[in-house]
Amino acid sequence: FRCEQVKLKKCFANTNAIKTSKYNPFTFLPLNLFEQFQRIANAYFLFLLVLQVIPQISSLSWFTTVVPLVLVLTVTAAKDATDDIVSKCVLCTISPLRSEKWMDVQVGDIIRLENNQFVTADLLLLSSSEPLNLVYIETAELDGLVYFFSFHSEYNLKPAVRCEPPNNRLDRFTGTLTYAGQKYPLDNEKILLRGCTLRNTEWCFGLVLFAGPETKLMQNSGKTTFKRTSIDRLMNVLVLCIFGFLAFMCTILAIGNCFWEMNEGSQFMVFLPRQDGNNAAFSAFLTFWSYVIILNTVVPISLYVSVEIIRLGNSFYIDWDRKMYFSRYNTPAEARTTTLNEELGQIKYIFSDKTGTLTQNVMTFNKCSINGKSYGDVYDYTGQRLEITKVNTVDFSFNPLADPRFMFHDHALVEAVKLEDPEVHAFFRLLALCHTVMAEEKKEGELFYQAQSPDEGALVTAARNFGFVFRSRTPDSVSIVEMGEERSYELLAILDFNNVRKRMSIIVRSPEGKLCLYCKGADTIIYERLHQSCSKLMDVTTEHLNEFAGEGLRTLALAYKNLDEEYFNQWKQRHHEASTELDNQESKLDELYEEIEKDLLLLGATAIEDKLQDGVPQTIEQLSKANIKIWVLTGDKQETAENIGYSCNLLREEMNDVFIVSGNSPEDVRQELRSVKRLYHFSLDST
Ligand SMILES: Nc1ncnc2c1ncn2[C@@H]1O[C@H](COP(=O)(O)OP(=O)(O)OP(=O)(O)O)[C@@H](O)[C@H]1O
Ligand SMILES: [Mg+2]
Repeated sequence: FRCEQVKLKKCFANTNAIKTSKYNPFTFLPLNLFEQFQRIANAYFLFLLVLQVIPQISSLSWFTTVVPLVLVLTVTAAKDATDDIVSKCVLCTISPLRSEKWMDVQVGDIIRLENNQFVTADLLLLSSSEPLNLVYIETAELDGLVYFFSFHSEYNLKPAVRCEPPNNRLDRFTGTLTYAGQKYPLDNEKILLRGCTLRNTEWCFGLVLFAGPETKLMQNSGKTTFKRTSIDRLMNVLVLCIFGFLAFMCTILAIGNCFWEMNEGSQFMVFLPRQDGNNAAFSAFLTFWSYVIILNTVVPISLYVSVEIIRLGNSFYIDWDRKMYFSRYNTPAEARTTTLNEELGQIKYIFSDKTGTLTQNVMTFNKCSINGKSYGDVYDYTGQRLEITKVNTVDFSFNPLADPRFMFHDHALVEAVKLEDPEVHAFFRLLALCHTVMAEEKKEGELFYQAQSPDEGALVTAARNFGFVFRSRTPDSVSIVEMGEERSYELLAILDFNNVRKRMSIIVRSPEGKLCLYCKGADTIIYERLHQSCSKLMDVTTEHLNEFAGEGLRTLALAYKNLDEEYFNQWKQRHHEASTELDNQESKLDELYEEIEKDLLLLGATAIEDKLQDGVPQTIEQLSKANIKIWVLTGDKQETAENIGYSCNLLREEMNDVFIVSGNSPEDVRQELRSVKRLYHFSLDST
């Protein structure tokens, strides 16, 4: 790899420095003091201190106030300082083999990253130590999930890059790279975002595209606002009331003093003469301030400190809580802030993801429907469904490449594969070809799959065991072993998955030279794009799909289509033009995809099980007893989602007023909510 400084026009930002901490050593004292004196009590004691230095008023010596005030300020400052020490510094190498602090990295620099290093800017991947320039990254910081992504990149020469302006969309990137007059499309797959960590990859080189506050991660983090808890607010109100009370008492006492001066003051002078005579009003004024000092103990300065200390202790209890310790990943609960603990008890709403949060994210291929026949349930000779646990698992020993951990119980499917049923073969061929899984073969015959989505991993593994083994891929071919025979398919296009399209397709040329498009995706989406000739098969498959979804399984429909060479070449040309375009790239690609993904022929459907995590139903039950409202987000088919809702106690039998809002525009949704409201006479939150 040649390290050359890239001449890139700097349209956006400059250095990678990001301020994640509030203070630095010089600003700490003034800033922190300023913040602390915004608290009423602290400001009050400062004011008191000023009063105490005036000898006419003061009856107490000044240090009676200074000591507690300084104590309070230091304790709080110490706590703030420890909360603030977070930012770390990572070193990386810049061409030509220079070491720099990551905060000095600039747009256009080429960076070398090493395994387990944190990616500190948005990079265009140039090359890596792995075959095909693959990189594995962990994206836990970005989306809270731990999984591996794979990237490939084929550029390793002086490029010029044009790309979209900085934005906060983590799942999208458009740009072009020009080299030697050739334009290459750049997409999300070739970008490493700040916030991920390099894994299983010795090294990689990347070109900095966005740095510092322009990185997608930083564009996503909103302004940090100072959060106040309701106890804070209550304390402020209480302290204000106490002030009112104090002022009231001092006023009464000052008025009393005024009367006393007028009536008795002159006689008192005999006994303790005063130089400036007796001025009742002025004396009352001074008395007022004296009492402000004398009665200072009414204002509980220690209240704030006590609450802070209680919170600190409380956060230790959270960290130490054994019931919140997850031994499998060795993760205890962690209180990231010490100021908001008590709000935990005030939670009203929980927003949760389904896959991987409620469920284990361990997908198993359970059932399928191929050409109108359902596989997966096992029946005895009288037609009774048998308990899966009582049936022998299928023996895959005919296939030396099978994954030994894969289990399946229905022998009929293996029989169908062995009898060379063409639909069954096409079904598994599709599963082996249409995906974005990467294969690793460390030893001959020992395959490991790295899948971005665990569903795909499960499907490819299923195909592998039934004799359609996905073996390896390059940017323009996919090699599979079909029933023992090695075949390489030329990969012509990947029409990638996103959550709007809800489907993915690939276009391949078989070793015999036939062009074919394979598509898998959500059943509703696939059904809209099927050829009329499969309407009968559609009805049967729909029944199977509903059955699968009724058991809470995640379903996908599979379809294919043979393509005409001439049409495809012309389509491919338009596809290339669209993908190197900067504006409207996405909508143009979508149109092209839409055009080619129609008149498909249905093959069947798959059903994948993702079990609930331990204790989920119990937890949800307890939460709903506490009157906490729970929202769960999922992209599953409606029936599957409802079913899982029932199995995790989110929906319960006694809830007979469950209703579905299926509108796609704000107006539709509002309309539907209104009609439901009329029907059930309940009140909707204004949200
Ligand atoms: N790899 C894939 N290939 C084709 N279609 C897919 C793929 N993954 C999901 N789908 C389809 O797209 C739909 C939306 O999936 P998406 O992954 O966006 O949902 P999600 O929000 O991740 O939901 P969940 O958290 O339940 O997985 C799914 O219901 C499924 O039918
Ligand atoms: Mg998903």
